[in-house]
Amino acid sequence: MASPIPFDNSYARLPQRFYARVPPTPVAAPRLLRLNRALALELGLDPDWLEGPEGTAMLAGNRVAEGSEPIAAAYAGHQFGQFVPQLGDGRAILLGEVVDGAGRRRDIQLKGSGPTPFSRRGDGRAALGPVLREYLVSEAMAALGIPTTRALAAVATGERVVRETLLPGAVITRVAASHIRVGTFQYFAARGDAEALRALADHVLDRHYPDCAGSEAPYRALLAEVAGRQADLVARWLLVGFIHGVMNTDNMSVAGETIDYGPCAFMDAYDPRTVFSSIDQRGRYAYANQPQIALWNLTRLAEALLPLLAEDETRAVAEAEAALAAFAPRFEAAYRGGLARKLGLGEAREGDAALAQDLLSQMAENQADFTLTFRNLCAAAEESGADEAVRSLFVDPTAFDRWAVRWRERLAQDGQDSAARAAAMRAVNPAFIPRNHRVEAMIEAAVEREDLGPFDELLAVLSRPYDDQPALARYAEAPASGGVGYRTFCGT
Ligand SMILES: Nc1ncnc2c1ncn2[C@@H]1O[C@H](COP(=O)(O)OP(=O)(O)OP(=O)(O)O)[C@@H](O)[C@H]1O
Repeated sequence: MASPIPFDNSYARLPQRFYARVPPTPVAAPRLLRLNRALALELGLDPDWLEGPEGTAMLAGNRVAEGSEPIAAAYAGHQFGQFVPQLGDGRAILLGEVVDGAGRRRDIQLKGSGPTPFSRRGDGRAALGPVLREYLVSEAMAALGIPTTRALAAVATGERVVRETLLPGAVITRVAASHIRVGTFQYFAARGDAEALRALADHVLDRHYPDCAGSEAPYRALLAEVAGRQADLVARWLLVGFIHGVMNTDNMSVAGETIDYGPCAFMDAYDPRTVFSSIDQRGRYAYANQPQIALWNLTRLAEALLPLLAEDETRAVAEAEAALAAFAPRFEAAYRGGLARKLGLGEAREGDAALAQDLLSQMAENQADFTLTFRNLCAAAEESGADEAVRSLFVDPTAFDRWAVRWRERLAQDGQDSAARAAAMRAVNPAFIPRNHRVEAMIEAAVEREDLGPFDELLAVLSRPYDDQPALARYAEAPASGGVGYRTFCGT
């Protein structure tokens, strides 16, 4: 089939043991549900072609477009702390890479496109609900300015998948800087395949970290930079109340993007111990644990890279430790700096971290909604008459009042124009996040009634998260329950 997609596949240069060549399995009755036209254009693809019969056939996995060399990648991973030597793309197939308008190389991958040699007992398929959730939440994250995989399309398969019940099936087309994970390195390290490790590290240096490639110790620089990007990423998650839910090493991209939107969720009422995933019974991946888990995962990456860091093992460990030391300061700077911006504080001063921490402590004690507290603080920074919208979020509103006195004293030290400050705060404190109750209602409408209206409306609101959208203000509201007790199930 002729295709206007200029595939340019760099992985084809990697040895065959990195992947299995496998085409997607055709589906019974493909129907394009949604195409992300803006993303298609960003990638230099023709959205009209993608929406047409040939494009839809490709996005469903029913036809392999010219230039596409479909593969399923091998990887391993620590899942909830336990090492699994072989995972791999069990229901995802990489169609190929394209170079976008900005010169960045991007993967185009189908998820839910049929079995592969890595499927183990799985069917290789995805259900419509999780596909729409991944589409919506990943696009919301992108609009929030957080590095993430993107969603190019969702296609209904016309087939049912067997989960607890029979559910409509779908395929999502995911776009990523790459799909190389910490677990990809672990796969080869576990097999003692130093040659493959080096080829993979060189590939990642070339693709994602060209600045490190020229350094004196490129693999150490690579590890430090992966750690730095991960530190930035997790700080940004915390600053919007995002809980990834399943931070296994196979779900950590070495490119620093958020990947795998299975059991993720956004916090409503602030509580750092929040866990949403029903499979995370010990709270390993709770909101506040995410930085330390990221570092734990990076330590597993460091272990995998040891043979490349130095011949002598003691020296290799010292090199790894030196590289991992990049994580903590980078995280602290990103998180503290981000909190200061959320509070409208100017140049850092002593006491800023304590001021921010005290607000968070009061929010936790008073079950204040995370997103609304910070958003409503923007107006309060402009005029104290707007305090009511913040204080009313606290079980004990006087807890906010006491804190606000200290906050205003601190703001006065900056001497910044209050309208400019409020505008700057609105640019970092979103009004709209994908609220769990809205996401669930959207999925229910799509699955039970084939109604994608709520999906479209929610996606439109979330594409402008920092703008006040008065007509759609209901999407900013917290659920009546405060979100307590909400549980997600692993995306299937
Ligand atoms: N229905 C399925 N059929 C086959 N393999 C599956 C299925 N569901 C999950 N897997 C595999 O189980 C492993 C863990 O699944 P997990 O839910 O973390 O990943 P995923 O959502 O399928 O993919 P990704 O991490 O690429 O977003 C992966 O190797 C995945 O390919």
